[in-house]
Amino acid sequence: MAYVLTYFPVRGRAEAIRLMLKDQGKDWTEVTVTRDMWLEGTVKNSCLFGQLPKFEDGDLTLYQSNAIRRYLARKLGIYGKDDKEEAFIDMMDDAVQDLQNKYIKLIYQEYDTKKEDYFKQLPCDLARFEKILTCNEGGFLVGKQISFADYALLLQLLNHEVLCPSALDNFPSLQAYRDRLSARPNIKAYLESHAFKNTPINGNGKQ
Ligand SMILES: N[C@@H](CCC(=O)N[C@@H](CS(=O)(=O)O)C(=O)NCC(=O)O)C(=O)O
Repeated sequence: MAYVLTYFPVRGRAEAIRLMLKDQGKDWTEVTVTRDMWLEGTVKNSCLFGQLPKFEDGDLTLYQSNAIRRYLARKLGIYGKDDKEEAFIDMMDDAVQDLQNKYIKLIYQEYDTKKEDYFKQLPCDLARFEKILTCNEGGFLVGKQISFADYALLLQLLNHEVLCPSALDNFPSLQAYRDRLSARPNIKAYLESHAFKNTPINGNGKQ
């Protein structure tokens, strides 16, 4: 196993990959691309879609963070126990990506103009995950085992609590979910690590 993750020195779209690997006890080599390296153009031009993250597993090279996460989920056995759970996990992950994309738009395009509007809408979005987690006694988004979608949701919860510290105040199931996943030994160690604590959430310094 020679995993290599190439990305910028931020959480961004790569953090759900890092968290999954850490929780699953897998190591990887992190190749960090600085802003100057990126603007020089050689690395960007070498990327299939001109963007990062890039993930390598031996002679396999993947781009697209969601494809990378699904590839690893299949390899690590965290993609549900059958076709039905797999489909539900895909559905949940797509919903988490919807939330992440709204967050990214706010951070990079609307931080100074639409933050209040975002805060008004956020409880509506979080309430949907609150209901899902309240109804699923397994303790995860789907079934009784963690899946790649759970790492993505946990990160969204953590990132949104930085943006809006009271974000989860009215959502006990989300708070319990956040605490339960964050207490998993490998995740706990990672969240307390220098690497996690000192990596900016986003590339523009806003959070
Ligand atoms: N759909 C892609 C989007 C990747 C993407 O937008 N990457 C950004 C960085 S980030 O949004 O993930 O932080 C990038 O490479 N930006 C540099 C560029 O587009 O030149 C994915 O999920 O991997």
